[in-house]
Amino acid sequence: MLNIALPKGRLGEKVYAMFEAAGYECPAIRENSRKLIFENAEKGIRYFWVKPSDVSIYVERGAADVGVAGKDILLEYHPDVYELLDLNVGRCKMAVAAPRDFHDDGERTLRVATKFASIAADYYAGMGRDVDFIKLNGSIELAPILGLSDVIVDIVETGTTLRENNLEVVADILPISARLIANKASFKFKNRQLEEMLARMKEQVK
Ligand SMILES: Nc1ncnc2c1ncn2[C@@H]1O[C@H](COP(=O)(O)OP(=O)(O)OP(=O)(O)O)[C@@H](O)[C@H]1O
Ligand SMILES: O=P(O)(O)OC[C@H]1O[C@H](OP(=O)(O)OP(=O)(O)O)[C@H](O)[C@@H]1O
Repeated sequence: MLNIALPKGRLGEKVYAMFEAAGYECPAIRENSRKLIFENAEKGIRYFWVKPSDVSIYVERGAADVGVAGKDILLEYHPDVYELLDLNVGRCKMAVAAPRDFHDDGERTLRVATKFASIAADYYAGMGRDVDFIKLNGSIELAPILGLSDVIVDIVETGTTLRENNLEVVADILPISARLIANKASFKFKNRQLEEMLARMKEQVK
């Protein structure tokens, strides 16, 4: 049995559609329900829905053999997993954004609000700048509007959230997309199944 951790939310449906097209279907998953686990015994697969930022924890600890996580999560938490494939969905970028009228004198301590404290720290590390990181869990765009921070480090996809809150990108940090990841022991002991899954998933990447 292969255990697959799928990210709930905006990535979930796209990612499941790729597994389905690759021959790993489990029709019950498309029924509207609150169930979290779905099995196709004939295909030898079991899916479960996990909070996106938890997928890599399930995979690292072997509760899932494979899963799908955004590159943002992999860079932020550095889970000890194999990154097998860029699925080229969930594309967005990590960027620094600020109010349209923000002027940085380059000298004061810069207050940076973010959900991604480690990515933000890596980005500012080489700049010889005093930075005060403020870790938030959502609605990051509020921080500079309310004077909690000067800038934010956050995900930008369409740019709508920034635009509608009078913010703009001041620097791009990294492109982001969803990655197929695998548990290291599973990759060794279920190698044949995982290599086959990898080959079939590669065919689904557009
Ligand atoms: N507009 C976007 N906002 C956030 N993430 C996006 C966006 N577009 C693509 N992604 C990707 O989708 C992944 C999952 O994002 P989603 O917003 O569904 O989860 P989340 O609510 O941030 O996660 P969690 O609840 O675990 O903190 C992100 O890690 C990122 O790689
Ligand atoms: O460029 P856009 O297409 O507007 O997308 C970017 C927005 O989407 C995400 O927030 P999310 O909806 O996950 O809510 P959150 O505030 O809880 O993080 C992200 O943190 C941005 O706020």
